Amino acid sequence: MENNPAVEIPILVVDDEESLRHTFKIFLKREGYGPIILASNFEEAVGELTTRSFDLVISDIVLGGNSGIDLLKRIRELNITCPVIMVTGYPHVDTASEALRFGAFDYIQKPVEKDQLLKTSRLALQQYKLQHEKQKAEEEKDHYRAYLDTLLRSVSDSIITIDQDLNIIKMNQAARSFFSPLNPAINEGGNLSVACADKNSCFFKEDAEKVLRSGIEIKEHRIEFTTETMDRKVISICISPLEDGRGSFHGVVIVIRDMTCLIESASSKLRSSFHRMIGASPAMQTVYTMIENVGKVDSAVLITGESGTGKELATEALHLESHRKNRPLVKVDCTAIPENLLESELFGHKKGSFTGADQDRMGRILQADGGTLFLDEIGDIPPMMQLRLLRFLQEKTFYPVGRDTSIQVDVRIIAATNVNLREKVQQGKFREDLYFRLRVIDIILPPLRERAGDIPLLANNFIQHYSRKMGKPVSGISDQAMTLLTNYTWPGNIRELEHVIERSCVLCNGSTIASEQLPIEIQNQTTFQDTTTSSPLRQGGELQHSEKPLFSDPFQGNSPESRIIAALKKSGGNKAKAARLLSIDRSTLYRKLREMKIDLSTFDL
Ligand SMILES: Nc1ncnc2c1ncn2[C@@H]1O[C@H](COP(=O)(O)OP(=O)(O)OP(=O)(O)O)[C@@H](O)[C@H]1O
Repeated sequence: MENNPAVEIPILVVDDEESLRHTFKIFLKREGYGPIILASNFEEAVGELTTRSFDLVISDIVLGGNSGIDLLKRIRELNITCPVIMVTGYPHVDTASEALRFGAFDYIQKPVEKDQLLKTSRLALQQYKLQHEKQKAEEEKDHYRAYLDTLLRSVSDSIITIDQDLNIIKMNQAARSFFSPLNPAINEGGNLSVACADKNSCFFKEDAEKVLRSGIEIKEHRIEFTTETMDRKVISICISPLEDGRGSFHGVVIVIRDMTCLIESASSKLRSSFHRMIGASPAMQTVYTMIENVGKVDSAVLITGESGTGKELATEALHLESHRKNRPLVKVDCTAIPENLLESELFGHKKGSFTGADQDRMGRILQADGGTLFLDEIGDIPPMMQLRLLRFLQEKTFYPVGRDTSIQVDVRIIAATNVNLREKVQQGKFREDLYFRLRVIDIILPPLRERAGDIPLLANNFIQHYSRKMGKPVSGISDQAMTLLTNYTWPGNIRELEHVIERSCVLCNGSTIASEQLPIEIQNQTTFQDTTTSSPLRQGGELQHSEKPLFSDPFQGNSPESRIIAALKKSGGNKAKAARLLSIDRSTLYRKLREMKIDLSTFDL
């Protein structure tokens, strides 16, 4: 055998005859083996064996006080695996053959012939090399298996391999943890057909069978299912044919990702505020997530909710969440603009198109180009305007009053209403086609009574705001006063709460708002309750809320009409102030004025 001189093949020769040791050394060296280490007795040999490693040991059977068998035994005790060739002369042939039983590779008889020595050495070394390589391959395999196991363990996705008969071959730790509470029969050694006899946790079985039949991978199949404990899960499944590297396919590998965690973690990111909106209740979390998602698209949005629930704040948040945030957000309170001016207000007009149009006017829609147009109180717009608005929504173009050329704009429409628009549609008071155009996406703001848990958060925020604004040292509220606020039903919602806190801050001379600084209705908890705990809708399609004044009402007992007039007189004709005195919002006041046909010019304000 040609040996590579760069590769060492260390051999230990043990013999008490010096000449023999040297002869062996010469023969072996010439053959390309080496280094050849010589030892003259048992002790020397053991010394060498414990200090370095050998590929072969050639030892005389007679070694002074010890025998070659003793050396063989010691070699095995030392866990040395290299082959040992015994050299023996008459009368020790039997002993040498016995050595084979102790694991010697072979023995050669004296007088040793060179060829015999080299041939036996070569065979021993070859076998040792093969053994060595096999062991190395085994070690590599173990190493690879451990690496793969670690890899599978570290993956949070569930991984399952099954064979063509649906036998479960292997599952990683994530798969075991995922399935053990759902269906313990889905386990290594089990069979899917048996495990899935009547379980809905086998949502992947059909897909697996499909891939087994077709050999075609299934990617990211997303499904929902409900566990026996009624938990809803959202799962993404990938199934690939399991190939053996030589082109044959003998099973599938299933990777299951539990998306529920992602959904939960997104929703578990509880927020106590979002843009200018405050609230940590689950209802508000839904609103925040909705606004975040809807902000990204350009679809029309209809925001509904009782008066004072934050429709305008939600609109601002929507605008800020959109790509339009650096463009204008134009707000139009449809009830605040007289019917005959609404068209020109929205679409603009050409100079001279009607009496008083003494110059061209850019409408609100054009002002909002590239941005957002907020149409508040949309439920109250007259039929003619409903039609014009519908055309604009359909065509994205409009004609300013008195112009016969159209203008194209890129505007996102957000409409809001505190009336039940669907009911108005049923009553024939609002166009159905416009309703559906506006309500591509709807966001419903919950009334404060449905999220009473948010009251302390809101109240404390308003206290901070108003104490700063008024320069007063009010820093909190007593437990008793907070309980009164929490138990109250808030027909005017957050606007009403804000006014209560503002008023309390005015009345508070210390650092803490106490019960007696709250309006009498809240202290007594008698007003509003009956009207607000019933259905949220009132006859005529308006969302129900009490219109009784929030504070000790200076106009109490009067007819609605005279209360409004009294409030307007008190506020010197300032409608915003009058609305505050009456604890109604400005748009409700405008609506009432219209409904009651109150002409302010006939009063001495
Ligand atoms: N979530 C909230 N966090 C803090 N303040 C709020 C919130 N919602 C509303 N407000 C406050 O309440 C008042 C009324 O809010 P907003 O005008 O947005 O309500 P609205 O639903 O549009 O009312 P309306 O229907 O009467 O026009 C505002 O002063 C606003 O700042």
